[in-house]
Amino acid sequence: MIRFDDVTKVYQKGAHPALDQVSLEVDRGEFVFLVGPSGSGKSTMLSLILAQERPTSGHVHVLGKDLSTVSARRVPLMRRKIGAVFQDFRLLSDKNVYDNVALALQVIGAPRHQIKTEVPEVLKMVGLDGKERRQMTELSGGERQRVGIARAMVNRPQILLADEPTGNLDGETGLSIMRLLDRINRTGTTVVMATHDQSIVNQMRKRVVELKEGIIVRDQSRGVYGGDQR
Ligand SMILES: Nc1ncnc2c1ncn2[C@@H]1O[C@H](COP(=O)(O)OP(=O)(O)OP(=O)(O)O)[C@@H](O)[C@H]1O
Repeated sequence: MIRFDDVTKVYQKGAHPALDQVSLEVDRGEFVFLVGPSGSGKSTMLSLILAQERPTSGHVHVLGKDLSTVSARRVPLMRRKIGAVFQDFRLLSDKNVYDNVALALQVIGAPRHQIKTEVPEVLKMVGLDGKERRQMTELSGGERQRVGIARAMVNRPQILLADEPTGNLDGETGLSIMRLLDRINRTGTTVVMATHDQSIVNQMRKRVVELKEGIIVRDQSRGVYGGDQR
């Protein structure tokens, strides 16, 4: 589903590589936490999967395609198969809940009838039914992140990437978002989540891939946040 073959990413000539010969395979339906200190390369891995960045050397395969063979023109088509959720939500503050989610379908030219059935469905899935007309300013942080997840999932992507999705939320709210991501994973979506949230990683007991200075230093099924707690 996702494969890194000996991937190195150097942003600026002479700089320490953000990723240094990383190889990793993520199978369909897996849930993977990417952990590691700030600057260890977690977001870089997500950007490479989304083809927002290209590797300096090595190959990234997503959904059976070597991204280096996908032309710039075809990258948007590829991205439609991947949902993305961010720490800062990245929602449109002047639009309501419904419109924020509908927009993700409008930009890919989905027909109106599809938008009308799928937006309410995904809002129900994330627990926001009844809040369609609320403005972003009228929502709690947890609710905003649910909108972010609904927007990412409305296309029914096979892969969901999440970069610190609980980073701006308190512990209890973060946990409820985590349960939602877990539920999405159980319905078959492959989830890759970068996080610093120790308690969440320790509670979920999923696969943990730890990065340090651009190198994978641990890859453990049913792992915890810190390697010393094994
Ligand atoms: N666009 C960029 N241009 C130049 N250097 C970058 C860029 N993006 C990341 N880097 C560098 O690459 C390295 C890895 O950064 P990355 O954002 O992938 O780490 P991270 O593990 O996601 O960190 P954090 O937990 O703080 O988000 C860092 O040294 C960072 O400064």
